[in-house]
Amino acid sequence: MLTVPELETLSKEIRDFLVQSITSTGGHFGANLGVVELSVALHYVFNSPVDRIVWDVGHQAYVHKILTGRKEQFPTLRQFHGLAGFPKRSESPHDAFGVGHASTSISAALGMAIARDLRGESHHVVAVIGDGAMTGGMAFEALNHAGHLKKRLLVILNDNEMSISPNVGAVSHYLTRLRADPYYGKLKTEFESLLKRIPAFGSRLANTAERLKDTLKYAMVPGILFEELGFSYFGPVPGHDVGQVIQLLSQAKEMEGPVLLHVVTQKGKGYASAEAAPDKLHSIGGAVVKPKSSAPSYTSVFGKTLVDLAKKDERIVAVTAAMLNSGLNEFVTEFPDRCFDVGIAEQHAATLCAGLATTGMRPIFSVYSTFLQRAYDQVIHDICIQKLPVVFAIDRAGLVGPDGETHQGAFDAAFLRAVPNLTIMMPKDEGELRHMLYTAFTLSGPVAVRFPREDGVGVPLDVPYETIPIGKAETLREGKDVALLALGPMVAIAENAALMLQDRGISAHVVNMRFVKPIDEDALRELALRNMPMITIEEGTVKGGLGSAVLEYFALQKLSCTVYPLGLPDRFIEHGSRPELLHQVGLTSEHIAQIAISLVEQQQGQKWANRKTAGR
Ligand SMILES: Cc1ncc(C[n+]2csc(CCOP(=O)(O)OP(=O)(O)O)c2C)c(N)n1
Ligand SMILES: CC(=O)[C@@H](O)[C@H](O)COP(=O)(O)O
Ligand SMILES: [Mg+2]
Repeated sequence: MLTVPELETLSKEIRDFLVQSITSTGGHFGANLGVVELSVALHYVFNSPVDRIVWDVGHQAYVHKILTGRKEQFPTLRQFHGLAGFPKRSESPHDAFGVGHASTSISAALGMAIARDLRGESHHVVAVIGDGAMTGGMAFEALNHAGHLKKRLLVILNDNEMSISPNVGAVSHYLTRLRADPYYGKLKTEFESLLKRIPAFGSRLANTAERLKDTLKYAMVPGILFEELGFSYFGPVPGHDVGQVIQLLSQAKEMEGPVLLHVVTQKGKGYASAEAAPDKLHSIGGAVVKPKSSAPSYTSVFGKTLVDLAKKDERIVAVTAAMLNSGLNEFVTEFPDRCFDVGIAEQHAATLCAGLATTGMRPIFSVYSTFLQRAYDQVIHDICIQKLPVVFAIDRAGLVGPDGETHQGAFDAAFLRAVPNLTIMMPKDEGELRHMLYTAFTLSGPVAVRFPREDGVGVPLDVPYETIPIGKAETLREGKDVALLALGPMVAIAENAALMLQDRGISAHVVNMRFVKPIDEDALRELALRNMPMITIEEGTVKGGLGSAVLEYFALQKLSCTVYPLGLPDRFIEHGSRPELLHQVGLTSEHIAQIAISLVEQQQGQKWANRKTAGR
């Protein structure tokens, strides 16, 4: 067993390794520097994988990975076929639960604790959740249930006062008060026994004494919120003092029932610029950064456009679930009273927008595609049934790259397309994104504008807004042999494929589909009548997306034509760079050209066969 000074040395070595390694590969920086001592202490006190350690979000699990035999793989972190950026059950038995999205840890850990007790086993289950993730509704649903069941379960609240941006909300303020509290767990026990000694005589006096006890308890017992939910609260403990953390973890380990240990840490600990600006160094690019494009990112064009539109229309308000970084930093500075960071609470964010929209306001929910998955019922039940004019600005639609399967924006087009009353569009470039956002605010119902985690293509942005006709595609290139029906960033790839096909003597027709819903039925009918084989090209799951929409239309219209639906296959796409992943799934100009050639050859073969049969 290492001594505490030896564990301190180990922590220093790990921190140095993290800095050197993450600045080279890129990855989640501040959160990992903040949990070095906590992770060392956890692995010292608990016996993983027999004891289960469940990380929330999992972006802070690098130290856990290092301590469980994966240090050598760190040069491959978040790269194609390399070490995943989040805990993953298939990667190690020490990764008790796969994760990437916030606020799941207490539910998962409670499930494990229930199973342990049903099976008569005795191991420990520990959930480690950040103060940001603790703002999510799921975390409270799980606390509520755990407090009711009284299962032996340890929840560690890793409180660094930060989500990606500074943490928000009433619970966050409550934690601030707790952090300032001088009381520790043992004092609380002493205090409770003191309360028990307050005598109560006669019914009136007894009532008064009870009320007095309650008042004193609320004023003095630390962590009363968690205590009232059925947890024994310990803390706050200074989270970079490995000796103290070990001591409290060891104490908590011996307790029956649910325990919440409040650990105070600093995001970015030990790296000056990460300590000073933890939001900027939440996640960093590596030393091998891709060459800087001269075009702005879609996210930044979204942010600037929104500020511009909001200057002209004071009904516009912006809502984010803890993702100000997704284009809203400028907006919140310009319009602090019209921007609402609700914490990691996508469901609440969506219904909040619905409420705002009922009053004539024009709310926009800025959300990553993957996190919108959390709010599907709210999209349907609260927004679309009531046809409320909420704009969804869906960032990270399509493959995101290094965050991998938990974060790919693979599904939103498909799951949103199933919902009535919703318009869904995606621009071919950052200029069209401006026009689509402008158009979205002119509509009287719900509308989603999707855009990728990419730089734009470099089109001029200083042009007047245009209204995009709803449900109308844009023909970019006339052709007669094969039609390429593309969406979003796939449009440029399709145009490039058309050039390759031209070199092979094939004339490709290229359409910027613009809309997943409503799709341009007139354009489709015309193409079908021209008897051209078609390829639909989208960076989302083929099942349910644009390709499905096109095929459904032809099937229902009884129009017979050849359609090859190209998009993401029916499996989860792991981490890697966007170009590597696009290549892996066949979303490249070369592959599109190959498919087009074989479709054209098939069609010509068919025509030739038909002619022969007719001539016989
Ligand atoms: C459902 C969901 N929404 C948003 C995010 C994006 N996100 C990742 S980490 C993070 C902040 C988490 O804060 P906290 O739990 O306190 O961890 P810290 O980084 O401070 O250690 C957010 C908002 C997410 N992963 N999941
Ligand atoms: C863990 C998490 O959900 C976020 O930190 C996410 O990794 C950010 O992704 P971007 O780098 O695409 O903003
Ligand atoms: Mg935090």
